[in-house]
Amino acid sequence: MVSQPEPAKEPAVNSSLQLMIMLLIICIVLAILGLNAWSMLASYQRDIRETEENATNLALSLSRQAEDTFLQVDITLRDLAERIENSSDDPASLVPLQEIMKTKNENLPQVLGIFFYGNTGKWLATSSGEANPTGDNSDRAYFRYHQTHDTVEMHIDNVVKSRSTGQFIIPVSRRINNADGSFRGVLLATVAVDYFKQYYGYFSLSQNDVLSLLIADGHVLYGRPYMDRVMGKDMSVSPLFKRYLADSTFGTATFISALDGIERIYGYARLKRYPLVVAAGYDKADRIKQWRNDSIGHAIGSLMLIMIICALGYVIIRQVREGMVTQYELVKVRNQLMQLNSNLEMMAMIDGLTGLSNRRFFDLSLDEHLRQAFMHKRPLALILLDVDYFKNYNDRYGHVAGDICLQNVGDILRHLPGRKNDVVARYGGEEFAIILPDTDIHTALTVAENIVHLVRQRRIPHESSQLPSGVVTISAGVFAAIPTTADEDKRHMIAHADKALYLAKSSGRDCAKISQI
Ligand SMILES: Nc1nc2c(ncn2[C@@H]2O[C@H](COP(=O)(O)OP(=O)(O)OP(=O)(O)O)[C@@H](O)[C@H]2O)c(=O)[nH]1
Repeated sequence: MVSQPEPAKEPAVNSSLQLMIMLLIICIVLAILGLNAWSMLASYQRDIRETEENATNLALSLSRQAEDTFLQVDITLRDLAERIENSSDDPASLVPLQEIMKTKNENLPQVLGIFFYGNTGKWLATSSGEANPTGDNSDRAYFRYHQTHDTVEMHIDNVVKSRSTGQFIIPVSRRINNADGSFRGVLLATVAVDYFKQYYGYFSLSQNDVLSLLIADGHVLYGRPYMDRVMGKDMSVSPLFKRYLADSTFGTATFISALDGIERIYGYARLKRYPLVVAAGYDKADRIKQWRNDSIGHAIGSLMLIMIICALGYVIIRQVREGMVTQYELVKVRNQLMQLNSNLEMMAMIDGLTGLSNRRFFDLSLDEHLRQAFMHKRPLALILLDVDYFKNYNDRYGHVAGDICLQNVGDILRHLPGRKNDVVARYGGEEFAIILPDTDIHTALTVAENIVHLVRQRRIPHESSQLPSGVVTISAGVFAAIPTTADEDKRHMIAHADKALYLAKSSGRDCAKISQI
């Protein structure tokens, strides 16, 4: 069957591609942000860890230095104490001792002076050789300590101002006993606070970083940089003493200093031999600032990358959108052309005067129906119709009226109660043709006779007709057959129908006749 072309559907603008590109860009941006955040967090944790390690290492190194410093003093005092305890109470015996004290003092840069006080606090011998005859050190804390404590181990006391030099000193002392173990006096070495000040000054630290040397009971011997504020201060309430030193001899801890309210990352170490503690604290905010400064370049780079990706994404989405709009326009134009083409094809298939299918459509349809009938072994019928005495009609009423007459006949044929697959066409001039698929000769004859009857019934006046009715009539030739070959000759079928039409004409017109094979 010849079918009319269907109009193409308009394609919907497909936005899923844009959505996918946008999703891809969002994923990339999120991945960059995530990686960046992860890398910044990792570098922050690494920096903090490194600071903790540095603080611990520094504290351990300072504890080693303090240990060595006091060990030298300890050995010296032990040696001198032995000498004193082996000497008599005779003041003359102290003269060579003073010489030895002097020599030993010269070999100890951290020691300002060495002193021997009697059991009343009186000055008996000094490394400088100038014993103050009226001097009395019995009020000093270290003196009172030894008075009341039997131990002969070295004692380190709180920082005091030296009575001989006016400098801040760390008193390092030993108890001297008589042969019977009673208190004979105190041997003292004054360690210069400046010695530690100088040594701790070698380290390059930022403004709020601290280094401290403390007695294990929490009293500060030296603290950089707040020497005046912290010297001698009791820091035993600090988390360092309360919590951390209670659990370990060295390590790291982060807490807010009770002294200045600054949070620091501390490294701490307790000395092995002496009741001393060293702490090194790095200002945490300063380290975070350094980390931020290091990370900012990285963050700016990532931000620029994100901006470039977004810009590229925008350009791609725009191009895709433009491409799709162009494609949409092209499809639209194509559809319009197809519609136009379809209309033209329709026009090429329709007879302009009657609105019925034209001869071209009839030919194509007959070919198709013959193929179908052969395939299904079903009969196919053809009716040819011809207006009787139409030349006379034209002559009598004119060609315009003749056209109207043909339109009226066409109208009758168009409104026949036929089937969907029936083809009614204007065959040419005043001739019409009807293809009836799956129809035998008898049924086709009945259809033809009905048409003849309908035209007559319309009672279109035809005074020039040779028939007595005086109205327009038609004659019909009918043929039907089951095609025997795939290419059943179309002309053979038309010839038979035409023969039947001739028979109808010659039989007096206004009737339908069949042609038998
Ligand atoms: N008005 C009009 N006349 C047409 C048209 N096509 C063919 N004709 C005329 O139809 C007439 C056909 O005449 P004939 O073939 O002699 O047949 P007839 O006069 O109908 O006689 P029979 O067929 O023997 O009954 C001719 O005069 C054609 O000019 C058309 O489209 N319009």
